[in-house]
Amino acid sequence: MASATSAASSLSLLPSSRRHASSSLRLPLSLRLPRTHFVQSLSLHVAAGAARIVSGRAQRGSMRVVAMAKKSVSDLTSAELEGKRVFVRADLNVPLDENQNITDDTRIRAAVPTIKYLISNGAKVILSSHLGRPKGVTPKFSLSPLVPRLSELLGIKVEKADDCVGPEVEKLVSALPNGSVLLLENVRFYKEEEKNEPEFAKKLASLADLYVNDAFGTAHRAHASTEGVTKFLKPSVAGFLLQKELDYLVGAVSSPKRPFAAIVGGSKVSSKIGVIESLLEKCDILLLGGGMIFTFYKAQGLSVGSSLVEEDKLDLATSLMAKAKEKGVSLLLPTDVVVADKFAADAESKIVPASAIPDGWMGLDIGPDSIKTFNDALETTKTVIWNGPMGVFEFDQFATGTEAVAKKLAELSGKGVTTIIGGGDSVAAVEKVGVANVMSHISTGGGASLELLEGKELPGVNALDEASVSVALARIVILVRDHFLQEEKIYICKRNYHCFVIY
Ligand SMILES: Nc1ncnc2c1ncn2[C@@H]1O[C@H](COP(=O)(O)OP(=O)(O)OP(=O)(O)O)[C@@H](O)[C@H]1O
Ligand SMILES: O=C(O)[C@H](O)COP(=O)(O)O
Repeated sequence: MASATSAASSLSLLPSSRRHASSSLRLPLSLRLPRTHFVQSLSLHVAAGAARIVSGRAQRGSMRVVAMAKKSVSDLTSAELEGKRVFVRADLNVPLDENQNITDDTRIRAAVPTIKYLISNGAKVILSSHLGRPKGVTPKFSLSPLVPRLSELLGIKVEKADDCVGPEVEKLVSALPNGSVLLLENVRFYKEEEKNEPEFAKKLASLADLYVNDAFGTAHRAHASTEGVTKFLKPSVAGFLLQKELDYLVGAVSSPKRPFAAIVGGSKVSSKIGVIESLLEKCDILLLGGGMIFTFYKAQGLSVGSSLVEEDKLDLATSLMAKAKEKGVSLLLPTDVVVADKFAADAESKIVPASAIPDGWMGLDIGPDSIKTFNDALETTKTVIWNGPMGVFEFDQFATGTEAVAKKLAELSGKGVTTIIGGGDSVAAVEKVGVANVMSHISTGGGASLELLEGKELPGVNALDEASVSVALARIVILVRDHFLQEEKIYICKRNYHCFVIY
């Protein structure tokens, strides 16, 4: 926690441009709106051509976020919803077992607040989703198995159509009473969905009066039900889940409470290049784990035994380390690793320094010293984002590092640190440890959250209506205010952590 004194003294360590930004740009008191207002209404969405806001670290010229407030379902009044047919695109792409039982209902639960809000305001909800990647009509990808759980969570009987367009569906829609829900069949049973064919989008849109996109997990796809329909339905607005995902993954990351740490793991550096490069522009501390660390070790001339290495990414690893140095980001690599004699759950294992991986052994987890150093570094933070496991957590004996991170983030969440988890495997690890409910935000999007963190635009978001100028301005004022309040509190912790020789 930064005391006033430590904040003041550490401010002197800041580059002059940042000191200037911190001390001379103060918002008038009249613009200091309550934080609760910020939390409730801030919805920042990456959108081309929108207002540019200098965010995060003011000294970084390139560190600008293009942000725009999108119209939200909460901007619609009862009068605008009562009796209206609302096309809701959700991402109900949940895992099913061989008996068609739902094995994880997170995405269904996440879709509930928007649907409840709409039905409680008298709307008729036409609910659409994909499931899997079917090629044509495929019974095992039907949305029928979702109906009982949806009905249970919503507290009403959800009707189900056998198709998603056509006369039978139109008949069902016209019979809907106010406050009801009709679930359409898997929209990907039509190839036109993924091709975003305008005629198909028009058919979907013809079922409804207005559009709500709550499918964050599919917002990186420009499909007929996520992007095409917006050309035919007005208004087209964001649902609560989509809004929350954007608030955390764009809002909290582009204007974080600092110090801001990013933890990136997973198997390969090649699949996380975009995320690492983007986070290097924003974070104060970057912790790396998982299979990718061995490419970094090798790039520094260390022996890595038979660990996973991407030989063609050695130069990239070197340039990422150089970039971290140039940006003043503390890049921490594990100092010790758990090595195994084979890639198997029952492998023989031992802990060795990262600089002494024996020939024939492969690193499958981070070691206890690294866990301690990572925990100490995380202790200083106010915002943490985590993507990718620290080791092969599918094997119990190599799950310790990943579980330690999950537990540490749970502990920090309890102390008011903003903790954001993205990526299927890290979310699975958090759930395995049983701490998912204490994190600030668990993303329902795999590919979508990665693309957002890489700074890419999401077509499903771009297509939505923009918030009115007054709402957008209020949100921008609050963001700027929040940014400068954070800048005032910045203190440098990262110089205290040199977990591994990077500089
Ligand atoms: N040291 C290691 N060697 C080999 N594989 C590893 C190592 N550490 C982690 N992994 C593997 O990395 C995989 C997860 O990587 P990935 O990049 O896909 O993570 P993610 O982004 O959280 O998940 P998703 O891709 O599902 O969103 C896991 O299967 C894990 O076993
Ligand atoms: O599970 C997901 O990531 C989303 O539902 C998107 O699915 P897709 O990768 O098949 O488009």
